[in-house]
Amino acid sequence: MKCDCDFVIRDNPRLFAHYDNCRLMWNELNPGKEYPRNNDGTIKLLNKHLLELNVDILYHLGLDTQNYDLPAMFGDVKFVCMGGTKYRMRDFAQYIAELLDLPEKNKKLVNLTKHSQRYAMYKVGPVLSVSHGIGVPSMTTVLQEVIKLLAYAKVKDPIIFRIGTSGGLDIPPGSVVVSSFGLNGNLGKTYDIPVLGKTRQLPSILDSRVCQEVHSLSADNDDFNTYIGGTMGADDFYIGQGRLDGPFCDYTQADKMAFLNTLKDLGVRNIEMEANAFAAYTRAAGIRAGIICVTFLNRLLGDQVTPNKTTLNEWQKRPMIVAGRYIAKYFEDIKIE
Ligand SMILES: O=P(O)(O)O[C@H]1O[C@H](CO)[C@@H](O)[C@H]1O
Ligand SMILES: O=c1cc[nH]c(=O)[nH]1
Repeated sequence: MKCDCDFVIRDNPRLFAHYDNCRLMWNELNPGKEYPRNNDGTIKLLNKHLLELNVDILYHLGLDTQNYDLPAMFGDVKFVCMGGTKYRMRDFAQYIAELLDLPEKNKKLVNLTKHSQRYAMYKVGPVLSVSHGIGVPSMTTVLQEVIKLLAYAKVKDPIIFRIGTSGGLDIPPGSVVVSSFGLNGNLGKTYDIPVLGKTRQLPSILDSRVCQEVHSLSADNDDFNTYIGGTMGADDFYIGQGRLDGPFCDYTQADKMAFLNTLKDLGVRNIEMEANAFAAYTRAAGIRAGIICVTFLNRLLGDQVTPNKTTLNEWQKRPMIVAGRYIAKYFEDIKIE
């Protein structure tokens, strides 16, 4: 499909010649639905009720539109990276500050959400690093406030990554998976959310171009393999992921294996707890997004996470390295243009 959206010209023409959230593809996939972006690439919040607010309080971020100059604080953001823990996201911010040689590399990083005490958010140059906790409700709560923050700050054409951990399917532990789609626990490529007593199904589609570009940056001398594949976002770590080692379990090992093999046949490479909702909400906001997770175990061989802390900490850095490469390349290419 030929893309005629403005972003082709405005964004990096070499690396990002076309992407799935362009206006043309949006219109095709969402007939009659307003495109959630303005012509200058800023985010259009499709909620007219917000116009009635004198001040919008981003409660979990500890920020608001009255007491903070959000465009001054965040207007230069290009990438948002999210992941489960506060420590990982602080380490990631530090890593990016060093990788991009930013002034923040020599400063103590400040948690910008400290007033709310729920999450952690660090800003290093054009990169925001935000923790989202475990599971869909925790992740979507902060993601929605981040989307509003990006809109209020007038950020143009942002890209959001989730960098996380997961259980792999038939790939060696320590591998990295770049998600091509999100799958829910009922094997549908949607995030299903009850709204006013009725379940809505939001498509869990990720930007295929971001996915392929991230994957293309895997290096021959990496000591891990990087795969592309679907990612199941389960609503639970134990029975929700077909484990046999939770406090409840009324199915057999054979049932579990049949389920995991079905996932494999559907092209799923890993299981975590946010992918389908993350894909659905970034998609609904018209924001390009990608998910990059390391696998801590091969679920076809077991359920317990057995590597020691040092190994797990080392492996957790792999999605940071992969996302960091993409971010660094983006800014290198911008300089050359
Ligand atoms: O490592 P994070 O990013 O938290 O991701 C994975 O780890 C948590 C479960 O241990 C879930 O949130 C799952 O999605
Ligand atoms: O198996 C795993 C490992 C990490 N995180 C998950 O959600 N599942």
